[in-house]
Amino acid sequence: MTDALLQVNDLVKTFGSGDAETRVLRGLSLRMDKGELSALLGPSGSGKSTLLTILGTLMQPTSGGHVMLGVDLTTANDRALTEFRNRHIGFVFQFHNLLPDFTALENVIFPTAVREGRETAAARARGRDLLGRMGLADRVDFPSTNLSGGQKQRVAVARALMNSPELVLADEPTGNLDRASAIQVMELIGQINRDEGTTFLISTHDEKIAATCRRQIVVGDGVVTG
Ligand SMILES: Nc1ncnc2c1ncn2[C@@H]1O[C@H](COP(=O)(O)OP(=O)(O)OP(=O)(O)O)[C@@H](O)[C@H]1O
Repeated sequence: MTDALLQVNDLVKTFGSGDAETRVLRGLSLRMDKGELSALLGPSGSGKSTLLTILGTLMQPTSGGHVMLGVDLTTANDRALTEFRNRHIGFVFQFHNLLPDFTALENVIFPTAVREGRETAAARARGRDLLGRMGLADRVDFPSTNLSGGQKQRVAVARALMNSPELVLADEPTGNLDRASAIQVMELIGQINRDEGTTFLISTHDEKIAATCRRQIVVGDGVVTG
């Protein structure tokens, strides 16, 4: 039997109150095992981003909760959550959020350098290695503004992997890319998943992109429907 990476139990998330209340997650439960490569599908507004934000410990649910790597993240305090997030979770968003005046390598190592208070040779080596694995060995010292959309998104994936997180949460990482770049990003994610055993949960509207993942998790009416 494979090990559980995370277990989500009866997650409820409500925004607003009274007439303006929106009940987005309505008792969602989900288990993910270590090493999964999963797509998260569902209609617009079904709560995919909300779920990713809660799993990333960036927002608390209204009720229910989740346990990751044996840690109950519902009851943890802010400081413990920040530490947990930094160590175990990586994020990729639809818009890469790269710093335009920084090179590809500087963008990849910047969050780690800020956290550690310095830029170490080990961090630079890890950053270079990851950019190489993203097919960007010849773009390491390019300012990020000079990179194509697909290249920028591959830098963002490398940045998310910098601390060797067990889980990477990606919110429509290919939503802004042409088909060829989207497929390339997914192939590289697949390679990292195989080589490092990193677990990925990737939201997408694109069935073809979802089909490149081993598992498809479908959200509808605030619960997992498939
Ligand atoms: N901070 C918030 N305050 C109020 N409502 C919110 C908030 N965040 C999300 N919502 C609402 O929750 C619902 C789910 O939003 P969410 O972004 O999670 O959906 P999604 O499945 O990711 O959608 P899409 O595929 O369009 O990105 C939407 O109706 C949205 O308007």
